[in-house]
Amino acid sequence: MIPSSLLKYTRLRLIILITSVAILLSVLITYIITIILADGFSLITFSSAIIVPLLISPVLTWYIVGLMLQVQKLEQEQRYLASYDMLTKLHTRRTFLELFEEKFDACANDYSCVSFAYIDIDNFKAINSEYGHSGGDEVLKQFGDLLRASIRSVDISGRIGGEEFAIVLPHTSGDSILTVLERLVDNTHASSVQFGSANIQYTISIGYSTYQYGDITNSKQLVNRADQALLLAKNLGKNQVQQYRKNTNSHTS
Ligand SMILES: Nc1nc2c(ncn2[C@@H]2O[C@H](COP(=O)(O)OP(=O)(O)OP(=O)(O)O)[C@@H](O)[C@H]2O)c(=O)[nH]1
Repeated sequence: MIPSSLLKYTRLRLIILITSVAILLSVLITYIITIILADGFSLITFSSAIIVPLLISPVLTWYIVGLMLQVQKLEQEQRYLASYDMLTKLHTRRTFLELFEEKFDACANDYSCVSFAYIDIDNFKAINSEYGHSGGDEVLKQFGDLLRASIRSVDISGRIGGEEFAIVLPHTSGDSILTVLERLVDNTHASSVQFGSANIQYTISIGYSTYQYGDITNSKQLVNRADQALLLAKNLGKNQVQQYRKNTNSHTS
């Protein structure tokens, strides 16, 4: 197999390189054979040692490199499919959580803060019932676009489950995180999704928690706190942001 780093070269370069090597080897092997057989190294033998690889090698190299490029493309597509949700183009749950772990560790190591927010589309079952599954899918897709447009390049976003999303905002806490999340809630409320002749209006609820150095010992605690805050936002009437607070009963109704 040709190493994948070699595929960086153009096909033409590879063909020239491999054909030259094939000709050299062919001449060398033919020469050794003629010595062993005590046969003369005639002009015809020498010519055929050059012509045969010259005819075969370019075609074979072209074909093999083509196959390898196809395999490489398929591998890239598979990696993309495993990392990104096809509907929303956001990270899948698994990739998102892996990236979150990395960010959390980095922030813990440099004594900075990181916020984790759970986002859930409100009354999504009712949206599906009224507009059908494809109407619901259109809402998910357009919310994915809105979410991506609302965060910075250093933030991470993902689709965690059906109508559940999450974002990680490094070095963000206090008023700044609240401003970002409240703006997202307001923009979602103000937006609508065009689906056929219908204009679908929907809202979201957000629960978040911020890690400050020494506050908690692992990333799962931060996720659990955001989850509790989301439950609180749902129980307090949806279409709002709630921050995790100690001793806050998430079952308030
Ligand atoms: N269209 C569509 N629906 C989905 C998808 N994944 C999950 N769902 C639906 O999303 C709905 C989620 O409903 P619930 O978890 O009960 O939540 P809800 O109706 O949003 O209620 P609240 O969370 O309390 O506001 C279920 O009916 C699922 O079938 C998807 O990919 N596309």
